[in-house]
Amino acid sequence: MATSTMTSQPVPDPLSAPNSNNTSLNLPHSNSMPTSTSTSTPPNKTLSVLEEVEAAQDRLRSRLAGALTSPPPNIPHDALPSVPLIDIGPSFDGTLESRKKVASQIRDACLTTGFFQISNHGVTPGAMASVLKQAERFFHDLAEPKRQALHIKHSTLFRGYEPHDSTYVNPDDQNNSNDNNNNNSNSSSDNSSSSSNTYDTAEQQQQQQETKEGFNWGYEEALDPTGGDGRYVELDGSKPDPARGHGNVWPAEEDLPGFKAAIAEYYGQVLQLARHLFRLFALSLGLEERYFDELMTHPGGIARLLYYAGQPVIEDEKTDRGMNDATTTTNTTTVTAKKEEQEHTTKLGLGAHTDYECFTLLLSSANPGLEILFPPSPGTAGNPIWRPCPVRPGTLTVNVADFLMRWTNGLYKSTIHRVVSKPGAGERYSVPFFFSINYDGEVAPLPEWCVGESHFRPLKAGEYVLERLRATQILEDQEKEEQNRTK
Ligand SMILES: O=C(O)CCC(=O)C(=O)O
Ligand SMILES: [Fe+2]
Repeated sequence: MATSTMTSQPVPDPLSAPNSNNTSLNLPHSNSMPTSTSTSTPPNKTLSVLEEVEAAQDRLRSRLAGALTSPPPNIPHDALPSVPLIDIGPSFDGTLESRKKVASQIRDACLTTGFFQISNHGVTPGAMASVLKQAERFFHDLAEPKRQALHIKHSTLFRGYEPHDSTYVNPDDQNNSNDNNNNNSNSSSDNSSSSSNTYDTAEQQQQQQETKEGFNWGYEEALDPTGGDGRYVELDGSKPDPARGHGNVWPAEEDLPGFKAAIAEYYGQVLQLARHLFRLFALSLGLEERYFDELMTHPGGIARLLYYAGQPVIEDEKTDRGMNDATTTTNTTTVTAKKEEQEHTTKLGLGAHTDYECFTLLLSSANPGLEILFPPSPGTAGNPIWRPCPVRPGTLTVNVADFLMRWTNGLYKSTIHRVVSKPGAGERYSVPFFFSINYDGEVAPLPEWCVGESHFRPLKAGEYVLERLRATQILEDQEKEEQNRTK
């Protein structure tokens, strides 16, 4: 789930230690498996979860520094980083060899982009179409008071309806984009999104709110096609208890007939896919295929429906885009003014963040908006760069999240991403599913030959995710206070 930025003193970041960046690991290439590794860096296992959370926020901030929002001039498109497409169909054919081949492609993606898309994944087109339809119904057809009755504030576990005014854009992303656009004001007409607003007044500050609206739910044995093992616990290790604000909340059946059934169908399929993928992840790390199995018998799996409102078209935009391409006949002043207007009208749907759990499986509607912050590469003159995530109908997008990055000692990359809505963008719906191992699973370090000597102390998955979610809430409260002060 999305993070915001905490204001805190930097704390030592275990993931910035030399071997976490994959440089000293002598990593294998496709079709080969990990070799042994050693590190001269003493492991830093002393950080509390809270300190780790702060380190993660600092890391986010420093990774945003200097990010480009459009490619440097004269860079061919194929020199820019992109999201690989992996056909995982062969991983279902019953042979270990086929699964290993797919696993090795997953490994390559996790070591580099941290993002990949999968085709032939087995989630049915009907279930995907239907869950996206439910998103549309929830945000458009369910009466506002009925949505408000499901407000996330009534839940101790972040379940229910999240209106657009309940979360805020990461301010580092804003500032960063601003600097960057100045640096690149003459660059190519590929007008990658920009969130280049700075807000000096309370009124402008209002615009920092993310445009997204959400509806969140989590794992229930009734949603698990295996029926679970009867030992599911919540993030804090307790048993689900509606009296304590635990558990899922749903619209009444008569208000949205079929809503819960469609969600359950999609959730069940995607949960089973996540278990399958996690076995492939085990293989990708050179571990025995069933290595993680006992940690996913009652897994944490928060999911949500997201809605990003469309943005109005700016008049004459089409004409100006044409002019932009035909540079010889361009009235530069008009085009620049229009470009700025577009940039200022681009809304951040969801600010720059990394996800918290092991990995995320994302389904989205056809309208683009997701952007990925690719790490520096030769094609980007050594700067990180925001690039749109391709829209490939029928695929699901997978990204490594922070818990898995931590577990793999920084080997697998949890990549920053955000959602933007440009002028003329239609509505976007998406359904992220955040896959975590059992929240009460004690996570011992992975073998040293696999990821090096761990920089992290063992902890429970729920403990980590809960602290990350709470940090977002703390920040939101702080920002609300700040807004009230400036009003
Ligand atoms: O809506 C999207 O495309 C991305 C959502 C996302 O990144 C998140 O919910 O963490
Ligand atoms: Fe995300």
